[in-house]
Amino acid sequence: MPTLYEWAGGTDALERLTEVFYREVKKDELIGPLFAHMDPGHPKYVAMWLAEVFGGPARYTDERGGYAHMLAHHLGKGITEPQRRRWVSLLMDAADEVELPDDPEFRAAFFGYVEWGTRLARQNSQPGAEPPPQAPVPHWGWGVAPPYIP
Ligand code: HEM
Repeated sequence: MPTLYEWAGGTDALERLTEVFYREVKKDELIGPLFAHMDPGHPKYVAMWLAEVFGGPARYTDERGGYAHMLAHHLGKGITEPQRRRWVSLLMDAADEVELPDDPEFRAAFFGYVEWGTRLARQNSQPGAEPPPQAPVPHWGWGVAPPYIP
């Protein structure tokens, strides 16, 4: 069974996704301001994170500080539910624009991770939140609906 990373099209596809996504994020009136001082490498770093989560190389852990580094970027940001929703919505638009596979199985697994991850990001970003400072990078798979291979 291919990993979600392979099915998505590997690093090239994920980098195209985050390039297009953050281009739109920066223009967005609701979440753009959160990213006003974004590191220019941000789209690539998030692509590295997604690659690792979806079963690709562990480059975010090896080169970018792993979970603890990702978490640190969300602490204290006070992400609201409308902002989280907008983030999800723009990412799904970007997935269509760059033509990530649109089969039901892939999109269900992809969306499942994004829903889970953004809810955690929102929780962890609230004032006074005390998420675990260290944890493994999650590994997301197909769940209950893998591709049907007769
Ligand atoms: C599945 C959900 C999410 C993932 C996988 C994710 C991933 C990441 C990663 C990996 C970084 C650190 C990049 C680096 O290494 O420099 C980061 C930073 C950041 N994230 Fe998220 N994030 C998610 C959800 C959100 C949401 C919902 C928001 C706000 C609406 C958000 C806002 C930010 C901001 C403002 C930064 C710092 C950007 C900068 O100034 O460089 N994230 N995110």
